[in-house]
Amino acid sequence: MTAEIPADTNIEAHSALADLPEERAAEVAETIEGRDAGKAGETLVHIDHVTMKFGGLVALDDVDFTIRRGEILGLIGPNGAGKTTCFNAMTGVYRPTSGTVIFDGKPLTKVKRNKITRLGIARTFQNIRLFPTMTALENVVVGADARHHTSVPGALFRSARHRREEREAIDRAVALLEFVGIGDRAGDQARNLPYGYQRRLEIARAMATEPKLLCLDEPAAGFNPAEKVELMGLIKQIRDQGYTVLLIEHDMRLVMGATDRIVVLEFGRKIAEGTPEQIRDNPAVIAAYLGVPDEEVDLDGDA
Ligand SMILES: Nc1ncnc2c1ncn2[C@@H]1O[C@H](COP(=O)(O)OP(=O)(O)OP(=O)(O)O)[C@@H](O)[C@H]1O
Repeated sequence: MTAEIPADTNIEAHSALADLPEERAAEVAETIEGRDAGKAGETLVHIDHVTMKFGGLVALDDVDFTIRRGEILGLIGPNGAGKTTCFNAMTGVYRPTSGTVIFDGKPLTKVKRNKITRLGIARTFQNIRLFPTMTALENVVVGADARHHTSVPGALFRSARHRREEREAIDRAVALLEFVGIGDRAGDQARNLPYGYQRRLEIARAMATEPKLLCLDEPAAGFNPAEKVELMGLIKQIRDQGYTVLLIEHDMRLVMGATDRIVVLEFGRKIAEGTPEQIRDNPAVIAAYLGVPDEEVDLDGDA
């Protein structure tokens, strides 16, 4: 299926902003602007020599790399290489056996899972996890709620602060739905949306938490080639709005075309790190993928 994507696909940053009237597009862009806009290049995450063991199995072996603010970092590797484990260590699901994840200057090791969102890390899942009977808008507002500061009594008595936060959350949610291109379906129940819209809704919901780091776990799974290219264009546009993106994606051509840098894992070890061009020509990476029965793994793009 993915072989239909041309090897030299140049994925342009694209979002639905271009389809909105100019004035509204400017409003939407301002409303959704990431908290790290203007800080591009600084270190946001340091995976500091992280080892993760499950019994005798070493899923991550002294893995060390950084994610810089304002970049799209691709995390790739053959099946079982440790990508999801790395992702989970970074989102508080797993605590490393040794080593530390430093996020925004602070170690994550002692942070409880439910505090991760407040710190500024959001994620989407391989299997879509939406609230199916809530509307698209409600799903995104729930995401924004994760950052609210109103106390329970404040919410009960609908304090001025609570009302303002609610208003802002709705405005932001509407803007996010427009940004990802599903503004016209805001009132539909999530379960009634087409699959591709549900994937975009998941991204909008994650963005509603105002994350510094947006972790996308195979966001294009189940898409046809044209939809994949379009989604990668949206991810580039998300970066351009001031977000940092960590992307796990199996489709090599998409990863090559959509990311700024790539980290390659194999058997739990980091075997390469660099720009897509450097990774494409890296002998260790080519060797890691040799014999993998997957048409997507076409580093030269001439299969
Ligand atoms: N909770 C767990 N308990 C035991 N072993 C695990 C656990 N999670 C992952 N593993 C093992 O750790 C290794 C790395 O798995 P991981 O899911 O991180 O790889 P991956 O690169 O994400 O693979 P895939 O591309 O297939 O999703 C595998 O051998 C896997 O079986």
